[in-house]
Amino acid sequence: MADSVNEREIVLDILLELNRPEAMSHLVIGAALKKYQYLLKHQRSFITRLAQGTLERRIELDYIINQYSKTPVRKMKPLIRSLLEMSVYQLKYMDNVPVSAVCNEAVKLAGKRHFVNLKGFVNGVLRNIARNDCTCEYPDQKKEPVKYLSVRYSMPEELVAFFKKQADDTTVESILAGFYKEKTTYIRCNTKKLTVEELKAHLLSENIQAEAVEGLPYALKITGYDYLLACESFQRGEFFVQDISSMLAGELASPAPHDRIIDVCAAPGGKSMNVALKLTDGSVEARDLTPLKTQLIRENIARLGLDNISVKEWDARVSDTASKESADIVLADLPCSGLGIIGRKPDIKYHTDIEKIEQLASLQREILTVVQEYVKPGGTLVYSTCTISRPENEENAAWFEKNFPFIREGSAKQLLPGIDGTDGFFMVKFRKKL
Ligand SMILES: C[S@@+](CC[C@H](N)C(=O)[O-])C[C@H]1O[C@@H](n2cnc3c(N)ncnc32)[C@H](O)[C@@H]1O
Repeated sequence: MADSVNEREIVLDILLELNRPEAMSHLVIGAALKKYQYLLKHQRSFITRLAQGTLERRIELDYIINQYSKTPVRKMKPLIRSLLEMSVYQLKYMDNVPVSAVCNEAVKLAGKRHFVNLKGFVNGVLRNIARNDCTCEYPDQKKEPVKYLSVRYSMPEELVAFFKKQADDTTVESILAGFYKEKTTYIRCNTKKLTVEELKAHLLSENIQAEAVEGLPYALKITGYDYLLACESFQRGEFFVQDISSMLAGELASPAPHDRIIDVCAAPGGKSMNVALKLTDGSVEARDLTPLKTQLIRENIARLGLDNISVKEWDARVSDTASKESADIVLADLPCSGLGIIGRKPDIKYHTDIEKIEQLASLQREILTVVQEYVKPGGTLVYSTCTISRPENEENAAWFEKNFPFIREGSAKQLLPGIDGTDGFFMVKFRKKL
């Protein structure tokens, strides 16, 4: 069965699906991998790498294609454009794929998908690009620095300019390059079920290598897995996937064993589960907006077998009078622009603009205004986002401190991809005055 499947056609369909503005790359690619679970590991890796890579390099790939095609990419049929993009990605970034295979397969796919009349065009453009080793004239770094970075790192110019307003040029380039660094998978051991050493042994028996993480005794860095969701240790609820940055938010919250915690935007439940594992007889109330989201939390809690988390569907913008001054800790890991996780979810960069960032910053203020009331006097609120954006991060933190009876504990932390070796993440802790 695995032999009759055309991996490139699967990628083409993924890319076409990702043309829908609301489509999210991790969900679309995840759904395809689930559907084609029976494929061999190398076929699945090829699909993931080609789909993810084409999406993340789209601006550069279009820039190259435009220099070799009489028809600009914006005037092409979506299928032909995606087909050329994924083919140029293979030519430029996948060393072990022969040029002939790239061109022949693209031509075959154009025909199969009813563009017989464009087979010659596809062949001509690709052979020409291949003959020239994918070289092209890039924008001048000195004369057009924003455009240069935009093409070099496939980041929309508006976002490059936004990053450049917040950091010096070297830092901006490190962040942009950081999005392309190989992604590391970290997991959080379900220490209520087993020890980290036991988990390591279970993983090894499934051919998954695990290494300790300095400073986080419950965390492991894992490699060598294929489809994690199908692993027995995963299905037995022995761990969940969580980036180091999110684990650090749990460290910052540092709950006492008996604390009552409210996580106001909790789905899929990562931070709730991390802190719940630190409690003895304390508890976590994990809230989110919709039944779909709360269901995700419930599934994760059930898989891990945690009995100290309750789940509630609640709009964080609406005041819950019964919860006033009831929590030792409020976790406010709020909806944000997600610019820190572009490396994992490249669609974010194509769907974000300054207006959206400003709207999110004001939504965060609206939520913070409501949920700060739930903190007991002397209790704490941890505000976090997975973004790199002053309006959502530092500016909101300063605004919060100015407007509510809280004092900042320690300084805020902005983790940066390419510099801190984690996703981009912001966290700050406030203590409510007595
Ligand atoms: C950054 S994610 C939370 C991630 C989660 N804390 C974790 O570690 O797994 C933000 C969440 O906020 C939720 N959300 C958005 N608007 C909300 C609202 N008005 N009330 C409650 N939750 C909301 C989203 O559904 C999303 O699940």
